[in-house]
Amino acid sequence: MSASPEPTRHSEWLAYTDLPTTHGVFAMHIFRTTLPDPTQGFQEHVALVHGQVEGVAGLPVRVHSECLTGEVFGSLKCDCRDQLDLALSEIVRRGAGIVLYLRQEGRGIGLTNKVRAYHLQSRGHDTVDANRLLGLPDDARSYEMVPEMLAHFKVPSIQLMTNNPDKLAKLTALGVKVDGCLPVITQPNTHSIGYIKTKRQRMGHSLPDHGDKAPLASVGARLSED
Ligand SMILES: Nc1nc2c(ncn2[C@@H]2O[C@H](COP(=O)(O)OP(=O)(O)OP(=O)(O)O)[C@@H](O)[C@H]2O)c(=O)[nH]1
Ligand SMILES: [Zn+2]
Repeated sequence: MSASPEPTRHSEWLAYTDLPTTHGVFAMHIFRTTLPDPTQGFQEHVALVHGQVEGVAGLPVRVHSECLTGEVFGSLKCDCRDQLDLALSEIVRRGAGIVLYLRQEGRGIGLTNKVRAYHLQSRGHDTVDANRLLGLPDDARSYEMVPEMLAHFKVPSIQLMTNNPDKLAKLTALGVKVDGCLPVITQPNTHSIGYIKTKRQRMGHSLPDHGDKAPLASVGARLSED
């Protein structure tokens, strides 16, 4: 009788180092995809691990998608950087957890298409319609690398740090055991309020309704009014 074939691996572990950050010390692990993405080639996904995670059930885990504009350039158009900071600091506060930083720029459509979509948004289209006008899906992400990355760290189940029910559904369908969700709510600013409203109204994210006005306490709102 022939042995059953090995399951396809979507990513392979390649390297790690300790990484001191403003939030605390993380171990940074690199996983590279085994097959090239049609538009983005081979991708180097990152796991930022804090504390003892092996065998921990209900571990806080953030599955985060890359956002160059927000996380590197400080763009005020989205909440990605604030969500990343919040996840990292909350994991340190709790003593253990993982951020899986996936190179899924622009909800998986890549940087060039995201910039095209932003250009359309500057002409009045929201984030969903801009993608559709470009002939692209609302959300092109897939998460097949996530169960492999969690298995690498021997994490049996997680508390998923997200407001996005679609992300939860996709991960559960891939066999990730999710014990519950931890919301990752940040303050909108005058530039991000429309995007966040669209996430709530058209993409089903569990987010508070601020109407059309950003809360005055928002850092971004203060910046834009200076
Ligand atoms: N196509 C496109 N992508 C965007 C836009 N704004 C942010 N992004 C990308 O959206 C991704 C983050 O997705 P979000 O919908 O903000 O959040 P999420 O990860 O689905 O949900 P949470 O887990 O609750 O944060 C990142 O890859 C960003 O680069 C936009 O206007 N258009
Ligand atoms: Zn962003």
